[in-house]
Amino acid sequence: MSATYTGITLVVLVAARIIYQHYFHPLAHIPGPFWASVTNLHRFYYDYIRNGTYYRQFERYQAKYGPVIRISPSEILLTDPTHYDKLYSMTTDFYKDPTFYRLTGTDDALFAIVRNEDHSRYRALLNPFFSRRSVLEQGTMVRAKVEKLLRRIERDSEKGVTTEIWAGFRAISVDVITEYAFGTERCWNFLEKQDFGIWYNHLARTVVPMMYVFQVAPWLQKPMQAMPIWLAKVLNPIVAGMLEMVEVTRVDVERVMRDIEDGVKPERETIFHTVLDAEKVKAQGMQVPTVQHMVDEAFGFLGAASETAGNAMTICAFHVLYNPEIHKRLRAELVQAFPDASKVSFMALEKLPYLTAVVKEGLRLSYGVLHPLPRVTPTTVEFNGKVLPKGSVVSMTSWLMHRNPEAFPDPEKYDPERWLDPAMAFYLERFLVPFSKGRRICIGQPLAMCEVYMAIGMLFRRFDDLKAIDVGPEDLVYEDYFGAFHPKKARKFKVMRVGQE
Ligand code: HEM
Repeated sequence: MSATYTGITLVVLVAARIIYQHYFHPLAHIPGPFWASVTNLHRFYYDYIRNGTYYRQFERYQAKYGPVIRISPSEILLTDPTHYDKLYSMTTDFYKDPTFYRLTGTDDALFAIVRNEDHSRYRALLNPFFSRRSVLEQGTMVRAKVEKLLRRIERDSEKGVTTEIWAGFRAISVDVITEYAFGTERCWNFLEKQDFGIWYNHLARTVVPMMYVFQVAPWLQKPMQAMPIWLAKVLNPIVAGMLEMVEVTRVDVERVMRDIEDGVKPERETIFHTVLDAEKVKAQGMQVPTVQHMVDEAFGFLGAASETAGNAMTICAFHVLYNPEIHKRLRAELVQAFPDASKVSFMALEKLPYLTAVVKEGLRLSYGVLHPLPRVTPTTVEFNGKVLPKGSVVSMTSWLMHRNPEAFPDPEKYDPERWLDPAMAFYLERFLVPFSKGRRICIGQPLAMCEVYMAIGMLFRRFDDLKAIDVGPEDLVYEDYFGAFHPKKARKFKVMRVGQE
């Protein structure tokens, strides 16, 4: 009898919840799919069960529901590009949605700080470390990493084997960020590994989807992250993988902190030396960070830097090789600009109009972070005639910005031509948001741009006989786990010099 009552009570409670969410919730007036309005399980279905494909529903939703869409019980997706500068500007009062960013498990990291005031203080400390000027000083380091990949392609092609260039590009981004941020002696040197250290990519794509599990079952997050590694290994290899990743990083951070305590002067200051400089930190009115904070930070930087830059290089290089006319034109520009291939430099590459168009179009189709970036509204706001109460969560996505048909007709087409007319390029820039914009714009943008220009410029200046082997555009679609990953079963982007076939 009591089981029956419990059952009935549960059904009534669930029904009441559904009715409330759909008809009486403060966002009930915003159109969107029925199930999205009543439960997070709707997005979980696409995000987790259907392998990170929620973003692929957005164009359909936009056509059906208009520019303001309720994509989960508490989140509104905006599709009108004119709103981008309201959410993501330097002066905006919109702030990162804590419910979402805490799912990353790196609460103290720059990436996840919620309050704009706290973020501005901390970011001011880090900005000089990642400034364009600092990046230019590290141009030789980036060149050396790219050079390693080019030599590897040469060696592989001489042996008649293909090079997994998609993994090589990721190795560039991991080696660059670990050396840039943690110091020369702590570079992970993935470019020297036969498999380009691809375990990191595998681990990341196994671990990050856990965010979506935590989104529907937040009570799981703390116990899972606090679990000892031995127990995690027994219970769940995915969680064990995540914890191992944190431990690897902790060992690195502790080593640097010991060096600082022992007064060991590094060849070059690391991000930890910057953030642990007690005087500077206190001048910003902040506390000197703890080991855990530094681990979060390192973890955040690695995560933010690796797949994003790897994807950008992959998409650019693939499309150049896939389009012989583009390849020919790019190569001609590079040969003319650098008669001596060893003289390629970032500053000179940036000035080349066709390469710049190739890079911009690559950034457009690599999307950066295509997951909607959620922000909380600081006051009551109105978008396209829909009023949202203070404290609502709104988001926009590069997926829709970069495919806006008014700006980019035939948006799937890789077409550097779009960017060649300066006036047109100026107009298109406002839709191009791979790094987001405003106060939370990617701090690594100058470093990432240096990597992409150097990798693409050096690759196509060096080789005129490179070919993509057994891969097509259908293999380079994305699964969105807040980082974008190519499907596990897709063919991988490999190259070989055809002169050597
Ligand atoms: C092509 C490569 C890259 C792309 C497309 C990219 C994209 C982005 C985007 C869209 C954001 C905003 C995320 C949000 O609002 O939630 C972001 C933030 C961030 N990125 Fe990148 N990123 C790239 C490379 C890098 C690199 C190389 C680093 C390392 C230095 C980095 C570190 C960060 C950090 C720390 C943040 C948080 C900034 C803040 O909140 O102040 N990213 N990135």
